[in-house]
Amino acid sequence: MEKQAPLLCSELRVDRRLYEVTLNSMVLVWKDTQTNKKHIGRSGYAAVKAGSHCVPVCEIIAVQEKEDESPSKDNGKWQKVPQSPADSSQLAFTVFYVKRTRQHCWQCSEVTFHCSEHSICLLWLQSIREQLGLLTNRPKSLLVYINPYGGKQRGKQIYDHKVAPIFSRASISTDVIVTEHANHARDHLKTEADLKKYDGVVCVGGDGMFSEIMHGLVSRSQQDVGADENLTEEPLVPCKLRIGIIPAGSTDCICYATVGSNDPVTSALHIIVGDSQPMDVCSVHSEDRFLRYSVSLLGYGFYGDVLTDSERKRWMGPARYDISGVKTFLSHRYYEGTVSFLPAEGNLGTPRDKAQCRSGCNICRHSVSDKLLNKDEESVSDAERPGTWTVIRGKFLAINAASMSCACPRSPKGLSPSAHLADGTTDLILVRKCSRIDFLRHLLRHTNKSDQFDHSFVEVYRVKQFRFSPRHLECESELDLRENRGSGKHFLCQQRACGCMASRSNWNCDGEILPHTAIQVRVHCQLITLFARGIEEQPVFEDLYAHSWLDGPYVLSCPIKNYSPSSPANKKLIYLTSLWMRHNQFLEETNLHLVFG
Ligand SMILES: CCCCCCCCCCCCC/C=C/[C@@H](O)[C@H](CO)NC(=O)CCCCCCCCCCCCCCC
Ligand SMILES: Nc1ncnc2c1ncn2[C@@H]1O[C@H](COP(=O)(O)OP(=O)(O)OP(=O)(O)O)[C@@H](O)[C@H]1O
Ligand SMILES: [Ca+2]
Repeated sequence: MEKQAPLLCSELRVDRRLYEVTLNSMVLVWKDTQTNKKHIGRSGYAAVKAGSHCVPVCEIIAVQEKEDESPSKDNGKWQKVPQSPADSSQLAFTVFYVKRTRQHCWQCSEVTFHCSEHSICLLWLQSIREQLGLLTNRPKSLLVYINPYGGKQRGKQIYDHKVAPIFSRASISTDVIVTEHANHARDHLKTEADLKKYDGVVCVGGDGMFSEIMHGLVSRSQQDVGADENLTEEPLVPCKLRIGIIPAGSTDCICYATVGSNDPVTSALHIIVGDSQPMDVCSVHSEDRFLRYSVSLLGYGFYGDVLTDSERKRWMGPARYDISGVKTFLSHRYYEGTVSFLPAEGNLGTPRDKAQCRSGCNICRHSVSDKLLNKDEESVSDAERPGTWTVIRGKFLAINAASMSCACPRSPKGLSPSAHLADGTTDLILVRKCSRIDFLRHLLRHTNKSDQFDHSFVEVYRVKQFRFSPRHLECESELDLRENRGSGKHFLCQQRACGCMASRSNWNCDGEILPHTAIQVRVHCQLITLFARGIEEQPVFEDLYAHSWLDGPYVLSCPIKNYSPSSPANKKLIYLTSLWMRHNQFLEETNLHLVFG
């Protein structure tokens, strides 16, 4: 395989040291000319000594001319060198790039290169800009909605101070709308916004604000093709515009589960580099009328009650969920009803396997190809669809459907740690009536490493569709039948006249209360796309990652029989494999070989 030919190579100064700086179509590398020597470590893997830096071109945010600064002869300190009027030319340029910090957070870092001649400086600026111009997935124009009242009411401040400056550095133009009331953003997107002008829509707020944007865009996309959202069997049309989330809410679960953090700068950088993460969307219907879409949690019982109670405490901000959580836990209510579901078939894993959805996830990649192969599958009616419905009747503390992990700061691994972002399924978790102490054990496991599904009273299924019918409605219809048979008297279950103790909860649909309890839910595989890339594997061997783009070939081999995910060599292999899955043509072009077995 051919080595990447450098487009440009010069000796340039960074601070006081001389570096060999190289640019090719993939990376910008600067190596300290005095210390850098490649060596082979004891493990046999190539490594690079300190003093070498490598930034993939796709992670360069911008490049800018800079007035040269040199050490003053008088005091040795660095200061601006006054330019003569005849020579106002610049001798330095600054590259702004993504730097990974702790816990999946990204920062915008910068490095200034000093050149000996103005022409060299211009050549570098022009070459880097040319390479950036080839990255067609980057947005140039964005429509931004800010909820000034989400979370701790800091949305506007976060956008103005942390996000707007880096968007402007990356030359992204924005139209910003600060919302004036709930559903302002949804209705604007649905009916008014001139979407042709934009490459994406950004929401600054929490999950509720994201939900508004998603509803606006999905409904608009269906209107554009004349699709009727009320028809449960109607295949939905995917949205063309990507959505970016700048987290400024109370839970921020969608951002956390797709990026790995709830840091606004990290999210802004994922938008700038033009990342794409497809996502499943559930449609929720009741009696053949469309109610809402959901991407994270659909929860009846415990999470429905927490939300209902917390809505009355909005003034408390994010703490409302903890107060209502404790209150709901103590009330220990259970609900009767019937859950029916269509289990997912094929190689989609199970909710209890340990294969978590990560950047470049194989299961999600295959789901998209399956979707393309079975283009007509979504238009097949329930009756014709292969697979049989499973019916479970019982008393439940909670019925939860997690279309993604629902990881958030409260529960870093989420409600269903192995749920996938874009596999066309949702994980249906049934928590049957149990003692308070058992339920507490189950809840606690959401915050530690223990398996929250490993309880006799918890069942979990990976499904494509499900339905729920609460007992109180079943009683009503039974009574209706009896009434129609001649008693002439209409009993309502809530009045306990039928002798059943059924009570009703509400559905929590991504943080919104649904008006109906009997619902039908269907997952639409990869209906929307976010400016995100999924949670990245931790880059344990960044030096190798950095070096492998330019030098090589490298052969990594892993005896599959000794495979253990925790061994350092295998962590490296897993990381590189995930990179390969994401950028496979990159690695083909460079000289990195992965050998298994
Ligand atoms: C003992 C500690 C147990 C902690 C258990 C924590 C489990 C947390 C699981 C969080 C799952 C979030 C799923 C995301 C849902 C979002 O679409 C939605 C909109 O933002 N958020 C909520 O509905 C907001 C839902 C917020 C739910 C908070 C629940 C807090 C439960 C506290 C129970 C305490 C029992 C203490 C007994 C003494
Ligand atoms: N200007 C506004 N005034 C009042 N409500 C608004 C406004 N703009 C948006 N909203 C509504 O505020 C609700 C909550 O917003 P958001 O999701 O941003 O914060 P949150 O509820 O604190 O966070 P989370 O959803 O992550 O728990 C949303 O459902 C949204 O419809
Ligand atoms: Ca899913």
